[in-house]
Amino acid sequence: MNAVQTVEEPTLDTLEARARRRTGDFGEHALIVCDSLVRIYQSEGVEVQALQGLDLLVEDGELVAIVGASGSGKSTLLSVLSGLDVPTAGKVRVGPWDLMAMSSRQRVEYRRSMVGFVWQQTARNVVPYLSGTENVAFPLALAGVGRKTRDRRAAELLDVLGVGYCADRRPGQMSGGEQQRVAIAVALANSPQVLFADEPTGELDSATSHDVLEGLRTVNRELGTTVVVVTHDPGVSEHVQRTVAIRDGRTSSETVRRTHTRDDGTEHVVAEELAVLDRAGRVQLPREYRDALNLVGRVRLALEESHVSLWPDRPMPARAPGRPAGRHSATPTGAVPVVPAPPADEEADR
Ligand SMILES: Nc1ncnc2c1ncn2[C@@H]1O[C@H](COP(=O)(O)OP(=O)(O)OP(=O)(O)O)[C@@H](O)[C@H]1O
Repeated sequence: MNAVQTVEEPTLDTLEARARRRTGDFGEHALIVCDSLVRIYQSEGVEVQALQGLDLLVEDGELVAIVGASGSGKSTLLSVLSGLDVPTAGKVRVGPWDLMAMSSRQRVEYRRSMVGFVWQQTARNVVPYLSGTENVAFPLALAGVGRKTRDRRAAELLDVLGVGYCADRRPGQMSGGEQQRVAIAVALANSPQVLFADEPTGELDSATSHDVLEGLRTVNRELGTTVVVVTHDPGVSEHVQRTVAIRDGRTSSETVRRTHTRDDGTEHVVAEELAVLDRAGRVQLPREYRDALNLVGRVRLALEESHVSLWPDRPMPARAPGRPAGRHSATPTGAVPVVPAPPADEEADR
């Protein structure tokens, strides 16, 4: 005898609960997605972990700066995003392009149509024996664009970057800053959706750097190009909406600039640095915090009403101020609290 199976229709409540549970892919709406990126270099038998599970999302139309100490992994990240290097593990997508799964032909197409580059060394960006106009027109000619259109687009781009007067000059007749602004125009010739700039102000003084960073801001604002700029330049955060700091191959903090309107209607910009919680729940503590409290190895965590506290793992006197509080005190593994909660009156004093 066949067993009769009854298939129940899901109720509206079940369907709603199921829809709420569906979370989607990490960064599915972002233009650039780096998901747990790892890049390990092997050099003379020694392993260097340049990227150690880096997460980064960039939205379409954003202007983002990547900063970090020398050796933190900035250039490695940019090499991966620009399609020059392939990560060891993780996921990386730019627009519709899955950078882990591209053939070499697709890689060439990606670099030609989706992204533009500006490098630190001006000689890598512009051809010394071509004029400003000819430099910008060159990638257009390679793409088969007609003469008239090439010249018009070159003139427009040089104007947008404030270097229209360099149209007939060769790079040797331009300043370093002018060369870099022409380089931005060259990188934008084929209308890429994303512009990557690696230390574009590295060889410039601060006044000229300002002009180049303003050039990036202008193309972001006026042409809608998404811009990711890697830099050591401490002044960069004035020019961008978001500054992402990388430490030891991971994103560690972000500085976000927001415009606030005062009661009298005037506007002011507030920049706030926030730590980044990665997808595994990890936060990097700044070195100065670790040094100040001699935080090494194990630490105690406590979940408070509105925040999480962190203490060194040292025996604490019974009435020491600032010890882990509250009923939620726990080790990072969620084990039983080591230190009992202080009395309520002591808690109120803190
Ligand atoms: N081709 C390579 N072979 C071996 N190790 C490498 C290679 N490229 C980079 N590294 C190492 O990877 C780490 C990250 O380097 P990366 O160049 O990405 O850092 P960075 O933040 O761009 O530094 P800088 O600001 O000095 O350019 C460093 O320890 C570096 O020595």
